[in-house]
Amino acid sequence: MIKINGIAASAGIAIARAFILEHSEYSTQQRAIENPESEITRLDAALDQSRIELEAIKSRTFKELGEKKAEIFESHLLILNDPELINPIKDKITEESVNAEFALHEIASQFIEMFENMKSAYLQERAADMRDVTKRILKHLLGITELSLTEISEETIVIAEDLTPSDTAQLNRNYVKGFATNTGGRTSHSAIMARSLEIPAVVGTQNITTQLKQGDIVIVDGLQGEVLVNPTEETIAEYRSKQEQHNRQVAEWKKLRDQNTLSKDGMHVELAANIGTPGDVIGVLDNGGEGVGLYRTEFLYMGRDKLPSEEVQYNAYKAVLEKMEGKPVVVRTLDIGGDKELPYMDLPKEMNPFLGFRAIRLCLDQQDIFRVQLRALLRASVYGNLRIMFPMIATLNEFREAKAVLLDEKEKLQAANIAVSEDIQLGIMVEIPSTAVLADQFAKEVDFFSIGTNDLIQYTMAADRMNERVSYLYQPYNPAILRLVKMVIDAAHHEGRWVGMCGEMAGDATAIPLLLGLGLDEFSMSASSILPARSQISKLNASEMKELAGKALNLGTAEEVVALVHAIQS
Ligand SMILES: C=C(OP(=O)(O)O)C(=O)O
Ligand SMILES: [Mg+2]
Repeated sequence: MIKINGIAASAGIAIARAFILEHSEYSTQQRAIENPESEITRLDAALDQSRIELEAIKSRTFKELGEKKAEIFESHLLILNDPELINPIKDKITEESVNAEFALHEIASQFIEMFENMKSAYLQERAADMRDVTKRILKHLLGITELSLTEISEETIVIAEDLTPSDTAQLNRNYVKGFATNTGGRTSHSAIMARSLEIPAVVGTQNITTQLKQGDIVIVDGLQGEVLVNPTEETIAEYRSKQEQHNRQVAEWKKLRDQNTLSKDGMHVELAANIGTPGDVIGVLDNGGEGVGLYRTEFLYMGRDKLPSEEVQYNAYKAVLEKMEGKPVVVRTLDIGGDKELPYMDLPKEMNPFLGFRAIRLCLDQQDIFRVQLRALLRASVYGNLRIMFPMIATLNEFREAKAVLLDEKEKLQAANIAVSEDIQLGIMVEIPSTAVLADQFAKEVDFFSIGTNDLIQYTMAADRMNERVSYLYQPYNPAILRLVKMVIDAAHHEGRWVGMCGEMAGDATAIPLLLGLGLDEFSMSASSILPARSQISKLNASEMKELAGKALNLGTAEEVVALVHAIQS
């Protein structure tokens, strides 16, 4: 048996024989042709065949997965019918007497490169769509008939370099039990589709296609991100029982997707998701998220060679707000620094970057950068329920100053007759101990708090969150942390404000009973933790958890707190 590690892209366990999907060679070599007209007829025929095929995939996707998922094929059809793409291909064939495959490849590559260079998430997707459509047309031009995924008629695990959106849409759920690919990440198209099809998947294994043979028995463990090839009977039995257990749980969680999050005794809390890009919203909705509790905007600034323009930012914020359809969206302003560097800003190296010139400190100093983001946010605010949150606030004056900059930009926009929502809540991250301790004063001025335990723990315990050697000190359940959390919640509630938590602790099954007991209003976590958390909360009595939290606050060590929580769970 061999074990291959990858990225857990879609939860669940699948056991079946491997079907290695091999894509044919798509040659686009230049050839001189004598009759451009017949070449154009050949191109038109390939376009017609592609159109028929796409219409069929679109209507099947619509039936099986709904309108939203079918939209991708609508955009493929738009590309296919776009004169801005097709006319230059035909011109090239006529003017240069070249074959259709070559002309198609040349022109499409120019568009793909252009989209890729624009770097916005939306246009990146357009590049992937363009690649997919080009390949489809080429397939017809070259008369390639690949063994189609739709023809699979026995239970299989599809193994591939990668799966395009149309590959994924063709997977027949009755037979394709899971898939594993060489490339891709949790947010790649294939991973997103796998989650909505609810097919267990592991992506990004790098070389799985070379590690097994057609027909090998494979276990895809989409919970751990592992693939086992030719396992023993014993291992298969072990995984069958894990599979049953998982399936039972999923069925239970599923029922909660469109429900409110209520404790056993009827207390409501909100379960929201942390996101990094507009593309992550699909996962939030699929998992019954009641809002976005933290949109980390840093990702918009990373992976590029200059600051994102106001327009790029506006489009991203607007997309998230629109997709969330009026549910609250907490957008955190730029939190750069610490472990998140921006190479193009060329900031001096620091001895202690986590204690240095970062986040709101940088934004208040380099206001031109901050103001661009605030303008983009304010302009986008009319498209949904926007809440703005400042990171790394250490003093009340920082909050006041940041708020003043925001109000200044708002006034300027309104003076220029640009619509801005009047209902934007303004809050702060509580991730620095000074702010937690002074929460009663902050609570008089902010609309909400969101506790960033990832940093709050490192600053309270003086233990670098990135340093393995001091990780034993990184203790979410330490009563010192619980007391800080309590101070923040009590101070907020005293002033009628709400408190969320967007650090990892909010989705932690051991912490959830305590946080419920301490009175946390909103829990923001990775989307895939939402349904398990909702299920857990539905089995807890908030009044009992209050008692539990009270006891935990008076214990001396993190270990004692864990033992206390586990005692009620067993
Ligand atoms: C959510 C937090 O922010 P980040 O992990 O982005 O620092 C936190 O500090 O808890
Ligand atoms: Mg933080």
